[in-house]
Amino acid sequence: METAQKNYIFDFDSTLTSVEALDVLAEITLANNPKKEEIINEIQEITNLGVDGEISFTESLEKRIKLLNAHQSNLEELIEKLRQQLSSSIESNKEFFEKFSDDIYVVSCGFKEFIDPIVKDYNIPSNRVYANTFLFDEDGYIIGFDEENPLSQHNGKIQCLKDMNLDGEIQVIGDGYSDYVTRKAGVADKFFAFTENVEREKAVKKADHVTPNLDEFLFVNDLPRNISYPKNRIKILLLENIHSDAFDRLADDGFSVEILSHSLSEDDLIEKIKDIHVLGIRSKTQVTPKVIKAAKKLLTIGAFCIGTKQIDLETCKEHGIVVFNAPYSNTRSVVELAIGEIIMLMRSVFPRSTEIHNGQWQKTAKGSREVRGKKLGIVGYGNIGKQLSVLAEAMGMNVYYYDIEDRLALGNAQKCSSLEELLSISDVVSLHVDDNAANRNFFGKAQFDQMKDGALLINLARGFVVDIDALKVALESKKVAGAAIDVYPQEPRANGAFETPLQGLNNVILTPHVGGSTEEAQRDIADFVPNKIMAYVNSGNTVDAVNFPNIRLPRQTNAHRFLHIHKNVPGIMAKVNKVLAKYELNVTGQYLSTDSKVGYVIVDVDKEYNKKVTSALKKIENTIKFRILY
Ligand SMILES: NC(=O)c1ccc[n+]([C@@H]2O[C@H](COP(=O)([O-])OP(=O)(O)OC[C@H]3O[C@@H](n4cnc5c(N)ncnc54)[C@H](O)[C@@H]3O)[C@@H](O)[C@H]2O)c1
Ligand SMILES: O=C(O)[C@H](O)COP(=O)(O)O
Repeated sequence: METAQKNYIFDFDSTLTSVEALDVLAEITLANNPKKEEIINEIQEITNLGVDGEISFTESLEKRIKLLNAHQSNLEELIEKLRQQLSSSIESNKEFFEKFSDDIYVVSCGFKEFIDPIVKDYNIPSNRVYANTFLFDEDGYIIGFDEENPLSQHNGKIQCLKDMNLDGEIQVIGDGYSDYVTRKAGVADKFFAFTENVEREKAVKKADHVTPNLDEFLFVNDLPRNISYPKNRIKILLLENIHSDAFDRLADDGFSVEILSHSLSEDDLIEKIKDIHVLGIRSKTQVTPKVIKAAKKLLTIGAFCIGTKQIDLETCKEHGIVVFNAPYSNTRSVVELAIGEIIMLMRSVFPRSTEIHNGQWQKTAKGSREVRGKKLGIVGYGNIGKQLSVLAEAMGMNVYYYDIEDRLALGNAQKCSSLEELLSISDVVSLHVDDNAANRNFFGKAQFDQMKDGALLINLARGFVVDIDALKVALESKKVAGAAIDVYPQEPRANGAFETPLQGLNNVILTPHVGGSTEEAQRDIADFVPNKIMAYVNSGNTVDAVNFPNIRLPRQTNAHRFLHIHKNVPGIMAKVNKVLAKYELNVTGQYLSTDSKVGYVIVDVDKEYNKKVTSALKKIENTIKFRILY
């Protein structure tokens, strides 16, 4: 008959701790040895061979102890160091070790001398620690180990578990093949390959379940745990060549991250997004209502750029999907490109360069002008427009700007009361309006006609803002003497062939939407946006969300946090509170923020609560999304 009793057998090295204890001991004993690195590498190699079962474990142990040349007095320092290097998901789940102390054992091929004091802090007494013991010489040097102990032998864990003769199911959690063999030999019922610190292919291949941390193990066994849903189950998809720092940051926090260099079509995204919890994109990927409808698990979208109009923000909001962007990370990059292009266009540098590429020497001052004293007209005096204003003025340009909103003039910049006014006086017009749909074809024939003869145009904003055919006509007629275009009405999803009517025109700089593509900007974005994503997924914070009520929440310990997103209809909060009262929850904090469409309420409750409350909260009419944290 099946019994409910379960025994949890933990490996020590690289499982309870993030390191191999004998490697740490080597760091201590070899601190002043000139051959330290060499010996440590040798020890690590021998450890791996032993753990993977490539050499007999006894042999691996003997060799390592000899190389270590350790003394009893080194053990105290070792224990202190190991205490600092416990696996983080072990440290964060002390509650499990407290509540299930009677069912937890440590079976390790390490040594009781350092394992006992460490695991004692986790409620595991010495009599439930099965491990080797050192042999010391009379001067206190470690010279060997108790060879009678089965754990000093090849596949010793099998014999050890047999000798333990435990009742009930036996689950082994460890990183090595030497843990798996207990399952193979039939003395353990399940083997969980623990990969938080090291992923050993042989163990992973054979595992009943791969557990990237203890949270996952506790989740599949429905045991008490620090977080309700293991992070490794949260899938993040990063598209469009987002900087690899973003991948590292999110993966280091425990999420499962996939990164693709290109954008996806609507159909491909619909297929892919079904299992995705977090989507990261740049300016190309269109997140349409159809995509959002298919995104049943999607919690948040990170736009790793400034623009967010490629995302249907309202539909996201209606589905409880929070959107973040990086509003300033690439501002400076765009401005520097604009400055460079203003100078290049004024000096006709590109035609001169092309001539030489074509084998022609055409030295001339004709059509080559300084920027000093020229009038720069900035259309859209937002973050980029203002920054450009400051730098252009520093180069001696006279700056004019036009914005549909009231904007404070920086330096000596002068406000124009209409676009016509700005166009009629500017030697260079630089467009920095936002990606609002109302700005579609904002700049066409009428605007080119209003420009000064021979003026220059720069568009680093959005492709749909300028009527490209009208620009072509203006350039061909020399009404406009040159242009720098970085953005196009239609841009390809991936690098490759590209065509625009502007190709081949004189004094026209064409760049492939690289205004924000500097290493500095991309690195900064890869820091900024993941922080926002993690703050939302891990704690519920929506500070700086572009489509959602903003809430900054205090960090919560020893409590559960409910996140309830609902339609903002009369009486809904009363219903939420009625449910909380019905299940007699001890509410330790409640935070609410709303806009005209949605309400976002966060409720912190005591660790102990009636689990039925969660389904009752989900069932409240007009609930959009419900999530539990911790
Ligand atoms: N080429 C690139 O790689 C790149 C990089 C970053 C940003 N951008 C684009 O640059 C543009 C500006 O970015 P930002 O961060 O300065 O945005 P922002 O929102 O800070 O500023 C935009 C300004 O334009 C004004 N505006 C909007 N419509 C206008 C109109 N019709 N006439 C006059 N003013 C108008 C707004 O009031 C606002 O002040 C955006 O379109 C953004 O998508 C492009
Ligand atoms: O919106 C932006 O920040 C720019 O258009 C840059 O977009 P990108 O990240 O796709 O280059």
